[in-house]
Formats: sequence, structure tokens, C-alpha cells
Amino acid sequence: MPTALSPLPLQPPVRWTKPTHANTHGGKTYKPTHPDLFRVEFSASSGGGDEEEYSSRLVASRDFGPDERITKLTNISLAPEKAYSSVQFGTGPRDHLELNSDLLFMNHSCNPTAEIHLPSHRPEEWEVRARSSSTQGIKEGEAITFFYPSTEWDMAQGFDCSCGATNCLGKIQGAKYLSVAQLEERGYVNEHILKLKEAQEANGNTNGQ
Ligand SMILES: C[S@@+](CC[C@H](N)C(=O)[O-])C[C@H]1O[C@@H](n2cnc3c(N)ncnc32)[C@H](O)[C@@H]1O
Repeated sequence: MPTALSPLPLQPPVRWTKPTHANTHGGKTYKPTHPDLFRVEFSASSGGGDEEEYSSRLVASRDFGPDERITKLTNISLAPEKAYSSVQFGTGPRDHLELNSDLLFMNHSCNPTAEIHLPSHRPEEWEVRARSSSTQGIKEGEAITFFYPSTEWDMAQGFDCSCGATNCLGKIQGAKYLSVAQLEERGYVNEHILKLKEAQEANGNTNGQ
């Protein structure tokens, strides 16, 4: 059970199918979910199914200032299980949501341009913001990325990071495997991750939950 009385629907309010290079005829029939804000740039190799390579990305359709809200999370649903596509919003095993929009294409970066804010028990305030500690904000055409361990404790699917940042951590598996210093130097970290980190440290081990 979710740790909070979860207000999240089991199905998204608006049906959404992940667009791919293949199912949009090379992007030609792709309809952005938030056209004024951001759009997906498809990688020709992201054909779906077993050939999926997860190499598409989300780019800004306009400039965003530092700490500016990019969008609220509006079409979310409770994830049936933790997955590569889900975002963790609490400390419990069922506290994972599906974004059901182009936001799914936000890649991870160890030097991200954006942040996902998920204040506990206040889903009406859940949103994506341009990184608060950036001086530049996000420029039109730039990738919108976030630091996955700022929401994820122990990811369903870890990967070797290709963000190219000078402070790249290499293997990304979730906050469970990082120190508080490593987390905090990369910007905003959600409350549920800090709570899990505290519990892990109180237990005097790195196993966490
Ligand atoms: C929610 S998807 C993000 C969208 C994905 N790029 C796509 O085309 O479907 C998460 C997956 O994208 C890939 N990914 C995201 N950020 C990455 C990064 N910095 N380095 C390598 N792979 C990344 C990983 O395969 C990860 O499991």
C-alpha cells in the first residue's frame, strides 16, 4: 500500500501511449503533449519493443528562467509497479507514479537542467521546475533533464550514465547507492529520499529499504 492515502488514479485521466520513432512514422505523426513547453526528439534507433534503446530525449520549446515552473504533473497515475518509466513519490514500495506524457522522455543528468518537486502528500503541488541553482535557466532546444536519484531510491533498471558532465557519477542506480553529499551537490533532493537516507544512516548500513 502507498504510505499516504494515495489520491492517484490507477489509470491516467487522459489515455496516453508512448510515442516512438516507429509508431509516429519517424516523428511525422507525433503530437506533443505540451507543445508550447517541450517536445520529444526521437532517436531513429528507438523503435519500441525489444529494440527500444531509450535514446530519445525531451527538449525545451522555449526558454525557462532559473527555478521557473515548467509544468505541473497533471496526467499522472499510480504505477502498477516500479519501472524504468516510473517516478518515486514516497518512501513506500507502492509509491511510484507514471507520468503519462512527454515528460517520460526527461533523461537523467548528473548536472541536470531541471528538477522534479514532489512535496509529500501534496500532489496538487507536484511539478517540474528549471533547476533553481542554475544561473542560465534552460534555453529553447536544450535538453530538459533531471537527476534521477533526487526521486529514485533503488531503481528498477540502473544504467551507465552518458550525460557527459564533469561530475558524472557513472553508474546510476538510485539514491541508495550515493552519499548525501553526492545527492545534494546536484541540486534539489526530494523529502522522501532524504528520509530514506536518514533511515539508512540510522541503521548504520547501506542496505536501506
Ligand atoms: C524514462 S526513460 C527516459 C527516456 C528515454 N531516453 C527514452 O528514449 O525512452 C529512462 C531510460 O532512459 C535511459 N537514460 C536516461 N538518461 C540516461 C543517461 N544519462 N545515460 C544513459 N541512459 C539514460 C535509460 O535507459 C533509462 O532507463
